[in-house]
Formats: sequence, C-alpha cells, structure tokens
Amino acid sequence: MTQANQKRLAGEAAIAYVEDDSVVGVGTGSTVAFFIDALANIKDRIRGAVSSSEQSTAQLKRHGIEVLDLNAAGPLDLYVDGADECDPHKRLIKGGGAALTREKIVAAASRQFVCIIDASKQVDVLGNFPLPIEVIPMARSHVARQISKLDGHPVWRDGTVTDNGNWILDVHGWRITDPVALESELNQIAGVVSVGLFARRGADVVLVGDRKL
Ligand SMILES: O=C[C@H](O)[C@H](O)[C@H](O)COP(=O)(O)O
Repeated sequence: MTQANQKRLAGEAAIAYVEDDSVVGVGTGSTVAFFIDALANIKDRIRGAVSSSEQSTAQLKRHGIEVLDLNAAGPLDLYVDGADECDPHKRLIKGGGAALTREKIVAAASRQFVCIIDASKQVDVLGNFPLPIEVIPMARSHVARQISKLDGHPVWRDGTVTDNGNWILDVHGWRITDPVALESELNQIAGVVSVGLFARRGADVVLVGDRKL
C-alpha cells in the first residue's frame, strides 16, 4: 500500500475516537490533513476543533468546522496528530512541519493523544529524523553551542519562521536512547521554546494505517 494510502487510512481510523458533542484537538501535517477531511463528514456531530497551526486552522475553516481558542475550550478529551518518528514506547519526534510548540500545548491539554502515522515512521530508537527545536531568534547561536556540547549537530532551518515568530534548529547525529531525559535537559537551555521530543507525554494510541498499536 502506498504511503499516502496508509496516511489516509490512519486519518479515517482516528474518527472512531471522536465523541459526539466534543471539541477535538487537531494536529498538523499531511497525515492530519486526511483526518480533517474525514472530520468534515461528521462536523455536525462535534462542537468544533482546537487547532495547532495556521495551516490546520485554514483547512478546518474551509470545511466549515468551527475553530475554538484553547483558553475558551478548556481541557480536551482527544488530540489527533501525526509524527515524524515513533518508537515502540509510543514516544515521538515531531516538528518536521515546524508546528511542535502549539502541538505540544494542545497535546498536554488533552486526555488522550491518538497518533496517526504510516509505517515509515516506526523506528526502534528515535533520532534518525533530525530533532526539531524551536528557539527564540536571538538565542539561536547560544542554543546551537549548548547542543554541540551534547554531541548534537544543529542545523538552522533557514527561512522558516514558526507560527509563534520563532526559528527552528534541526539536530542531527543523536541516537536518542533516553528521550525523557534528553527532553528535560534540552528544555533547560535558555532560549529553547520547545523540543520536538514527545517523550514525557507520548502518544496513548498509535494508528499505523488502520492498525492499532
Ligand atoms: O510540525 C509538524 C508536525 O509535528 C507533524 O505532525 C509531523 O511533521 C508529521 O507530519 P506528516 O504527517 O506530514 O508526516
């Protein structure tokens, strides 16, 4: 089966987790785009969505799905999002699309995180995909130096500005055997806004195509 078909199946399978009359947390990316298309078919059953990016907001609005502010919506039952890598413990690397900070916030505010991926995202150890880190622009060089001390190879994603007005460093060369510890350590560096490791708060359910892990 093609990668696109696996993404579509995963997006459609996640609809089974949507409860009537709920507000749904919505992630970002090409896999989530299939979920949003499927959500449009049941839009009369939900109250609306909280979005993790301008990109998803635009797609939700095109479908006539109401987009709510997280502060107004309160805690959510469900967050659906893709990932760049997923390990056997449902810990993730995210942020390939630069949406990691808002994704992390909406995931944290949600009771259940359903992650939708195709099989190419499954790995034994995280780190082959360069780890995205969102930084305050003036801190870019400082954060990069701290990462180099940890034997990472940071590359500035030149030209990318996040929805929050910040920049992204992609860190190459790490084999991340303890993602919870690395997530905490990186979060301590001054100037780091958020880290694309979703380890302390990983996924609760992973759907690889329509197969549940
Ligand atoms: O910032 C982007 C997000 O973390 C995405 O969820 C991630 O990059 C996966 O995107 P896709 O479904 O397009 O592979």
